[in-house]
Amino acid sequence: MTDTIEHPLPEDRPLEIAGRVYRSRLLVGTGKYRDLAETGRAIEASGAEIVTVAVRRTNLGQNPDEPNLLDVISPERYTILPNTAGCFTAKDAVRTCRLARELLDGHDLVKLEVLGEEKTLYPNMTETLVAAETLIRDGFKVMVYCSDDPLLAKRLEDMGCVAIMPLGAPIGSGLGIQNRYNIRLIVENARVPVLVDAGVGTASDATIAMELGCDGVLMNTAIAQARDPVRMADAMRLAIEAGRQAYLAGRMPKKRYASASSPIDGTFF
Ligand SMILES: CC(=O)[C@@H](O)[C@H](O)COP(=O)(O)O
Repeated sequence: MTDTIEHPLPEDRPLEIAGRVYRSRLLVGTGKYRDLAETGRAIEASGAEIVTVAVRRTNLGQNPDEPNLLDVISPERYTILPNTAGCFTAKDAVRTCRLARELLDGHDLVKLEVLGEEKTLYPNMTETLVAAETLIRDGFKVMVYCSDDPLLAKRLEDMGCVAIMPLGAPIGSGLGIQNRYNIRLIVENARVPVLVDAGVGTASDATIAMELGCDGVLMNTAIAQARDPVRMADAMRLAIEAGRQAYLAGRMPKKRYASASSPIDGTFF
C-alpha cells in the first residue's frame, strides 16, 4: 500500500448568480434526449445544479395529461432556469417569462433568448435589448443569451442582467468556440458572470471556454446527442473542472522556439 500525499489547492471562489452560490459551473439543457429517464441520468452525471427548460416546448404543468419534466428534474434539488427558446420577438419572450413565473410559483430567474432567424438561430440583439429592459423592470433576474459583441455584452450588464451568455457558435452546431478573442474581451470587461451558451461540441470546447476565464458553460446538444449522453455528461463535468483549474493555475507563455525541458547548464559531461 502506498501513502498518498495530499496537495490541497487554494479554494476557488464559487459561481454566484443573482445572489445564489453554485458549486458546479456546468449548466445543462433538457431537450433532444431520447426520453425523460435518459434526461434525468445525464443531468445527474453532469453534476449541474442549474437546468434550463424551454417553456414553450416543455411540459412544466401546462398539460396535466402529459409527463411533467419537473417529476424528473425536481425544483427542490435543481435551480430551474426557464428559457425563451423559440421566441423571435421581444413581446413573445416577455410573455413566455411571465408564463414561466406563473407555472413556477413566482420564480424570477430566467434565461432570455430572442432569436433572429431559423437558419443560424443567432440572437436578434435589438429585440433582446428591448426584452431585457422590460423583464428587468418587471422584476425578473435575467441571464441573457447574446452575440459575442463585447460592447453589447457590456450594455446588457449595465442594464442589470445578472449573467451574460455569449454564444460560442450557433445553437446545436457543435462547432466549438468560434471567437476566443471576443469571449476573452467580454470576460475581461464583465462584473457579472459570463457563461458561454451554445455551440459546444465536445469536452475540449468546454475546457477552452473555462480556460478563457468564463464563469461557466451552458450546453445541451453536445450531451443529449452524444452516442452515450450519460458518459458525455460526465466528461463535460470533468472538462469544466479541468478548464477552471487551468485558468486559475495560469498557462505558461507561448514561445516561438523550443526551450529544453531539462536544463543544459551544469550537465555532468
Ligand atoms: C438549451 C438551451 O438553452 C439552448 O438554447 C442553448 O443555447 C444550448 O445550445 P447547444 O445545444 O448548442 O448547447
